[in-house]
Amino acid sequence: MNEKPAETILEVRDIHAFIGQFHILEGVSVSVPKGAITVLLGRNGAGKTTTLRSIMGLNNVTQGHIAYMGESLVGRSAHHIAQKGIGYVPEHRAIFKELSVRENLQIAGRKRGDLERSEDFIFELFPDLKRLIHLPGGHLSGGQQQMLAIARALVPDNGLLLIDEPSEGLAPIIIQQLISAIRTLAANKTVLLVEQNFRVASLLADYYVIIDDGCSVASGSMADLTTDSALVQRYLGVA
Ligand SMILES: Nc1ncnc2c1ncn2[C@@H]1O[C@H](COP(=O)(O)OP(=O)(O)OP(=O)(O)O)[C@@H](O)[C@H]1O
Repeated sequence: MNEKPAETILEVRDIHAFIGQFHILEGVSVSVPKGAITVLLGRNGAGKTTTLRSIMGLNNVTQGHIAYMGESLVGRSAHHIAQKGIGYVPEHRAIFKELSVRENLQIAGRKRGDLERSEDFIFELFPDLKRLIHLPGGHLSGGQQQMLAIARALVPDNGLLLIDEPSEGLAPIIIQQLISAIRTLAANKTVLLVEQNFRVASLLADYYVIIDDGCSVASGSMADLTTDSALVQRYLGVA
């Protein structure tokens, strides 16, 4: 029996991007299948964060093509791209430390009533946030702040979440909770993430793309990558 291939929700084709005078991305292609988790892998400084920022319109793309549900995003503002239903969780979480958990969630809404529509799902996913709803964001632990950062991207009705390094700096038990929350939310959303920790990536992702020195060099199913130790060793330097 032939299985129908998943629809591609985001197509990044051969993009180039500069930061100042530096040519950082020199040909990155990423196909993101709808309803799955895709991870960008690669060494420090390879260009993973720059790829997410370029998709989000936060970096200028000078060449190549990005399409979300068939619509071109190149040259569009970050605001326009967010309106299309793409949520971005940046590496350093960027939560408002003086605002309460509820206020952090409220200002993430795009339309009136967004939080009311999404809060049951969010609090089921992250019960801690419900308990801490009145606490300032700055009083949360690192893991709770990461949960709040992801929760904010779930307030509007986003179809695609871009999540940069969700496990960075967190204790193993918290990482376990995050993995399970991201897998649960991926039942309704498509996820593209950057993850340095190969073990976490292999537990989370369905598909991978390796970026090396500003170029995408390999891609496929995560299950295949975990058995290809030569490829893993060559580009990621882990056994
Ligand atoms: N503001 C900047 N000015 C100059 N170079 C930058 C700037 N931001 C990033 N770079 C360079 O761009 C390259 C790609 O960085 P990027 O953050 O995309 O890498 P990464 O793969 O996400 O790695 P990491 O895990 O270390 O964040 C690196 O060489 C980095 O030094």
